[in-house]
Amino acid sequence: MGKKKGNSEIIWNRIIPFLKPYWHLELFAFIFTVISTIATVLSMWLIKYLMDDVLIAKNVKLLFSLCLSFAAISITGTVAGFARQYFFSKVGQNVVADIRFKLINHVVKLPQSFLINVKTGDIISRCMNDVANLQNIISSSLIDLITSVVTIVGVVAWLFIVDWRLACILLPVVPLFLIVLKALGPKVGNVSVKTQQKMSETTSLLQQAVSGIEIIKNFLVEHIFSRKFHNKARELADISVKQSIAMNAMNMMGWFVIYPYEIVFFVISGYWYITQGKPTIGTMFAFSNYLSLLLNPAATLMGIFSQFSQASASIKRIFEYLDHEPERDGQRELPDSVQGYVRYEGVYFSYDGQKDVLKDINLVVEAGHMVALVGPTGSGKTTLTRLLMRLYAPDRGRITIDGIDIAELTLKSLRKSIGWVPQETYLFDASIRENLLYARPDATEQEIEEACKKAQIHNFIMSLPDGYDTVIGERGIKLSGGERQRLSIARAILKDPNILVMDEPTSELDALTEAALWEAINKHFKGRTVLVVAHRLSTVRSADKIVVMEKGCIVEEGRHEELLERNGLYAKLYHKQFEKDEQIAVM
Ligand SMILES: Nc1ncnc2c1ncn2[C@@H]1O[C@H](COP(=O)(O)OP(=O)(O)OP(=O)(O)O)[C@@H](O)[C@H]1O
Repeated sequence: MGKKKGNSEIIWNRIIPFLKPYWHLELFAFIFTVISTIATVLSMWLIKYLMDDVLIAKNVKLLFSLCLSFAAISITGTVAGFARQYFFSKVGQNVVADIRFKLINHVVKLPQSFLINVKTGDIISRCMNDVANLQNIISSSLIDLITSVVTIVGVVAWLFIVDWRLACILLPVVPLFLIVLKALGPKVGNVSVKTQQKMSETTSLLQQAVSGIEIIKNFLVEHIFSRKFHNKARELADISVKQSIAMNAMNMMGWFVIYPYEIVFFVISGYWYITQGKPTIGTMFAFSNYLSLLLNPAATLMGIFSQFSQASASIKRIFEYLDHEPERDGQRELPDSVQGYVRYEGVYFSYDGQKDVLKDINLVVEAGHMVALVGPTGSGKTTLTRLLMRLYAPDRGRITIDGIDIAELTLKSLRKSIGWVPQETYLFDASIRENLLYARPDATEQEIEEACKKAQIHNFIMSLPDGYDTVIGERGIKLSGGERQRLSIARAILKDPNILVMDEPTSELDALTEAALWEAINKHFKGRTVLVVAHRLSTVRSADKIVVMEKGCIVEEGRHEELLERNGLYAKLYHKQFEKDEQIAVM
């Protein structure tokens, strides 16, 4: 087993690459930190002169010069402190923006097989809460850390210069500090990890409750969610209290180390003054002030290390995603002139690595043909189409387009060539126009309208007060299921791909609109490859080939008439539906 890395090591290894681009800002921040520290050390040393050379010697002239020096040093220190703050904040904000951008950018490139196993709320929590934790660490704790280290180093060096004997009394405080840090740091870290987990579970629950609010209301289960929220909020509160206790305990232990030193210092220096007349009273007072100047950064360091424990938990969570391999991309470009000859060769696939959802799929879709996938629910039709878009990769076998294995293709060129109308329409909370433009950002107004006319949705859009500028709510909630489906088809028409994949594209439309829409689809995509999943078999009677699936296997394929003649599963499904349709018509 490798050596377990400490919190600070984890933080620095991960964060330093992000800090590198801003080295010039950090240099400025460091220079101003040094200036402000020197100003503080010098202003305190003036106390020695005030006591020994002004007060005890009753020298008024020197009093005024000392006051002027004090004012000049203080102003320099304050301005330098302000500049230091400015540069550190700039670094912090830039680094956090970079990390957040990288994380969000990476998450969208993660393979579907990874994403289906993580909760949306967890992703949101990592991108927002965990990155915000990091922001605290970089923006404020980093300033404190560097300031504290520079102050400690500066003060200790100065103490050695002015009185090495007194300085030696203070030195053992450093190893004692380290012992406390090492003992308590991991404990605080563990509690911090648990707090972050609870936070993400709560976000996840909230996210689910908001997106499923209609179902929750319909089933009258508000109380169940309310109870779950209550429990989660309690758990979060409990663990947060534990975290706060652990962090305070760590700070307190620091003070336990530090306070005795004040006593030790006064006893020893007082004894030397009485017996040897040295150090001078001014030096003793100045040293006593330096001691408190040392105590503050030392205590701050304690606090910072407990914050580091929390930040390292967040960093681990952020980098758990960043370290996950993105979707594998190929090298070859699928030409724009793709013919659309699609072939599945001995394809096996399973979502969980155990149960095969697709078994030995061998399927040819001739270029320019329309092929319909039909079969009982759960037989693997949607999965078959997902593999073509490389949302998932086959476990065995391969899929080719125009003879090229799609695993070799760049995802961009592959997905550019394929239009997709999914089973569940996803629309963004934006205007209708913006939603359509996702399919082709450079489409003209005329092209947009043309696509919508073909998708039988133009008249409806024009009847809305804001027309194409109507904002349709999250997931298109302000539209009916059929309207959403037609917009989804309009998007596919606008994209104008060489290969079109549709998953029950018209399931929510009335028979008349459905017939008109199919006519438009057939006309627009004539000569292009179309793969359509259909439950309503009447819509795919004219398909060039109908592929019947059952339990992950292709059990029949042929044209409508051939399959009816064969009197197998397709015929059974078709007659069943036909009877149902007739019954509905009679009613
Ligand atoms: N993301 C997923 N993770 C795990 N299993 C899945 C996932 N999606 C689908 N499945 C399972 O894979 C099998 C095939 O599902 P698929 O959606 O391909 O069937 P389908 O024929 O399209 O069904 P339907 O006609 O109901 O849409 C089902 O048993 C389903 O439970």
